[in-house]
Amino acid sequence: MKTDPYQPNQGNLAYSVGVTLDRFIKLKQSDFPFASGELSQILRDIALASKIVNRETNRAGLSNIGGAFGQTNVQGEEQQKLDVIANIRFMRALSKGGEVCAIVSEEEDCVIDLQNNSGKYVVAIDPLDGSSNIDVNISIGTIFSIYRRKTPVGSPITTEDVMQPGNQQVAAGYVLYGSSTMLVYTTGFGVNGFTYEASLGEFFLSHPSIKAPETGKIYSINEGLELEWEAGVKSFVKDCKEKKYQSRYIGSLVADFHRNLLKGGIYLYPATFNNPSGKLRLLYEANALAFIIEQAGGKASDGENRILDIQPESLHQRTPLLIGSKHMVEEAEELFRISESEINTLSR
Ligand SMILES: O=P(O)(O)OC[C@H]1O[C@](O)(COP(=O)(O)O)[C@@H](O)[C@@H]1O
Ligand SMILES: [Mg+2]
Ligand SMILES: [Mg+2]
Repeated sequence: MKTDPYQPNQGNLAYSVGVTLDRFIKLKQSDFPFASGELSQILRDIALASKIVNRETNRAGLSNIGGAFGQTNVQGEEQQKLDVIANIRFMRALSKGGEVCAIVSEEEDCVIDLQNNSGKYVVAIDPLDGSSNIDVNISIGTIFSIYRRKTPVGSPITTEDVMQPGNQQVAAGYVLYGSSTMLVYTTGFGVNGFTYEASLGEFFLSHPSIKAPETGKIYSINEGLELEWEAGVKSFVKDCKEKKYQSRYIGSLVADFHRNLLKGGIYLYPATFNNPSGKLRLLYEANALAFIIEQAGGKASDGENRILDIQPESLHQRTPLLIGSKHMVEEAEELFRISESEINTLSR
């Protein structure tokens, strides 16, 4: 019998390339004996909203949706029009179905309580990631995390429902609006990638069971911040240069993450003297990508702690992020530790 390289589990229809996202979600629902279809519906809603955002992104240069919106978000960042449009599109899609009771968004100061106490799920979302690249036609993305609420259905949502550590995620993913548009997600049973076929309006399975290479030769970090780096970061980047690794930095987290996930590599946005918590947000950037990289065999930490075990304390809290191939993240953590202890020894 001829083996099909793209069908790792012979006979498992779900994994055959070309299966639509819709069908894949339906087939994979059997992973959850008590599934009632609500999580599947949220994934479909996110896919639908991402198709609309994809359309807006593709024609951003033609219509007047490029450029700044003229307001700043809670982080003091200037919002781009597409940040706001994407936020509206995902809010609408997630509030329509009735499965979601609360949303945390980068573009919203507070938790959006959908006043839908029958909703079982909480969604945290970065509607448009890589905003600084929107107007210059460089890949951008969307990042999402899905949690089951902690308080009983029917009761009002509380902080407990929203401030859950990443290890409580039931699903997470991202959409990459690049040379092709892809949706990559996990529900805790591996990572799968789907490519959008705009003429058919469908996502098709193109990257089944993604595994991150255990090591790689790519490092991604904003070297413009070198003067603000701690000793450990400096020694890690020096080590990468001595090993003649390739420096690749797009400035869109989703795009840098996706490349390193497929090719092997590490993305670092460490603490700096001016930003001791780094730049990236725990609830709607780091947690989702950490769930995916771990499901693909990689690793994610803040230099010391596993990202997924960090207990959130505020909605828009930031965290240093080291994420990618397992061995590369471990090497970076080791160098951070050594530098830290050397500094402590010297300061005694
Ligand atoms: O310009 P910097 O400091 O390198 O930061 C780039 C990082 O900031 C981000 O743009 C932050 O995300 P948003 O665009 O969603 O605010 C990441 O996508 C990217 O990796
Ligand atoms: Mg972002
Ligand atoms: Mg954003």
